[in-house]
Amino acid sequence: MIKAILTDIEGTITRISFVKDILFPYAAEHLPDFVRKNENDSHVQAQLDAVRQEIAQPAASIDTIIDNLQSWIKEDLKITPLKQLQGLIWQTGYQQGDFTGHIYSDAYEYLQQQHQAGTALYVYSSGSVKAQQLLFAHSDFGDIRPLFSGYFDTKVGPKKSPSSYQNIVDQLPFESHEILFLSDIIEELDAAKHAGLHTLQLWRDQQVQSQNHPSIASFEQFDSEKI
Ligand SMILES: CSCCC(=O)C(=O)COP(=O)(O)O
Ligand SMILES: [Mg+2]
Repeated sequence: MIKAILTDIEGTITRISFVKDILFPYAAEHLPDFVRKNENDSHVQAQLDAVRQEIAQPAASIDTIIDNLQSWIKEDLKITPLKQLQGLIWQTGYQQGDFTGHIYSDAYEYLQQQHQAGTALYVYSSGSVKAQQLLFAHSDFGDIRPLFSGYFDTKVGPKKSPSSYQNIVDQLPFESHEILFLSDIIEELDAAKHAGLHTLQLWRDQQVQSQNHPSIASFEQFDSEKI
């Protein structure tokens, strides 16, 4: 019996184009100024040092760091210090009302129903926990954070590695076979299944439909019997 749901964000409950066409360009535009203005802030400093470590250049200048971060944004690389910095930059955009967090209406209804039915809801996204909470706090449906019991990002490991899902299960009061993982990406579903979780693919937009996991095009098609 499913007692908890662990959901991806982009492509699953949020439109891919909101992330690619709004969030990523906003971060790319504001990143140089943000990094230069905040390089002495301890949290930002820790991310800049993590970039230096990632590129194996312990003395890399701010300009070199910015160049690397910008090319990681272009390539959509899920590198933890980039994702942490993006979350900090998006905060201003949400607070100024430049955009609201997109949530598919069928996803909102599904999450609400599951929450009301007593299923514990958790999030696992490559976006930082801060970015996840900002999107939910400023969502198209208002502040939906009360629906969720916990948040995980790439600090537990990459989303295509089974060990990341094991790390999450170790932190939850549920067994892996009691958890349903939702994602649009087949490799993420494979990794979660390998760790013993149930899986369900959302194949909206341009995603490839899985042959090895149950799949639905919208939560309106959700059928617990088919999990
Ligand atoms: C949490 S909002 C920003 C989404 C993001 O930065 C990202 O990389 C999306 O990754 P996901 O694991 O949600 O597909
Ligand atoms: Mg996704």
